[in-house]
Amino acid sequence: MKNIAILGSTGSIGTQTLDIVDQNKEDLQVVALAAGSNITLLEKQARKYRPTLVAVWDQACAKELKENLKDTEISVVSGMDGLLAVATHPASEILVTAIVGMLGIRPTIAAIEAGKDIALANKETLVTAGHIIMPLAKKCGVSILPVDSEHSAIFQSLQGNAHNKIKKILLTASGGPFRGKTYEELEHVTLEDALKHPNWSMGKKITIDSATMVNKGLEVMEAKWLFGVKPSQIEVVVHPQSILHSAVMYEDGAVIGQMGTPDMRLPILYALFYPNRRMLYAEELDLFKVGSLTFERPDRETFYGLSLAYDALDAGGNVPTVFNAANERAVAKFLDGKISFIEIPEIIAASMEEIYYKEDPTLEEILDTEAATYEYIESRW
Ligand SMILES: NC(=O)C1=CN([C@@H]2O[C@H](COP(=O)(O)OP(=O)(O)OC[C@H]3O[C@@H](n4cnc5c(N)ncnc54)[C@H](OP(=O)(O)O)[C@@H]3O)[C@@H](O)[C@H]2O)C=CC1
Ligand SMILES: CC(=O)[C@@H](O)[C@H](O)COP(=O)(O)O
Ligand SMILES: [Mn+2]
Repeated sequence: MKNIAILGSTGSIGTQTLDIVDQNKEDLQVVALAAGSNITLLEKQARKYRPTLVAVWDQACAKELKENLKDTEISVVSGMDGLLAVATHPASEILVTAIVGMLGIRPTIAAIEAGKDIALANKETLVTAGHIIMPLAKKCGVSILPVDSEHSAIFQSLQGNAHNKIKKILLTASGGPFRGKTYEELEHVTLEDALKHPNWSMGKKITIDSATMVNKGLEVMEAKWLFGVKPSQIEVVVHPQSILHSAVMYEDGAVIGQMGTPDMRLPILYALFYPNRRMLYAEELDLFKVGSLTFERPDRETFYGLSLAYDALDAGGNVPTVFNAANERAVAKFLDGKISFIEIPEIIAASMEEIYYKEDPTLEEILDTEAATYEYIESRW
């Protein structure tokens, strides 16, 4: 039996993780869950999976849930202390990080320090604090197991092959709902259009990131930290069918990739049971139905958020944090109807110009950079 804790259990990755628990009842036990404010679903999950601890970010919601669960033995906590308690729950062996944004940094670090393996979906944490998290995981002897579909595909493609023989990583991208559009056409797209991802059903923030292709930029940075490759070794390949989830090209020219239906439950299952493979009860890939797989170069001029990510990686220091924080705030504003779609990369670019540079930032300096970026954006947009 493996004990798991989940940060973000009510979201897209969180609920799919619980589906994997349902499919593996004899081998997985949920010991702690955390969510933001959706206490209706969290209460249902708590009653079904019987964790000993649940956390709700919002204090008033936590109070209400505590009252609702008073007929049980389940403890209810709130705020950052709540997330930290879930992340470090004494009985858990692996933490699934399925919350959105760099809010995940502190709980992820705390879990690593407490010796928990990490099934990492929360890419923003590695983008901003990869230089802290990867060495810390090594020091603490814990594994960082990728959940992001492309990184899971790369991880699977690396099994049994020497990492120093990698020529390059072929990081696939769907191209999002606006693939093929001109910049002028992007000026008029709506929130509703941007939320229509062609292949994946995901939370709102990552769906917008896919539409701007900032998601692919974040994934380039994530790949750098997970696989120790140089940015120049990571090539983004637009593959509109989302069947090849990414591949590794080795020095001898062999390209080894992982294919499958667009279903996040496979990477979640692989991370939870690594190095073993388990049965997944899901639709099987039918190559005859897919028919053909196509590949294109990304349009890095129209979707220049992707180019900004490479610039942020080249600049190093706290610049990836500025990139990420600016994107988080810009996407929140776009979701609130306060800015247009094309203002998202504009805000990222302006923030990268404006915010001070800090080499090798500590955790505190990363959080200060986030605050400075937010302050700048609020003063202008
Ligand atoms: N969805 C996908 O297919 C993929 C997602 N990812 C990454 O995984 C992460 C999660 O994405 P996704 O599942 O789509 O996101 P969702 O928006 O669907 O879910 C977010 C989860 O985080 C919770 N949450 C939000 N704010 C807080 C908070 N302050 N404290 C505690 N919990 C909070 C939400 O709770 P509540 O419901 O109460 O708001 C919800 O459970 C992201 O980093 C994303 O980039 C990576 C690859 C694929
Ligand atoms: C499912 C997953 O891993 C997402 O990150 C997905 O890749 C987003 O699609 P894009 O390729 O359009 O960014
Ligand atoms: Mn992905």
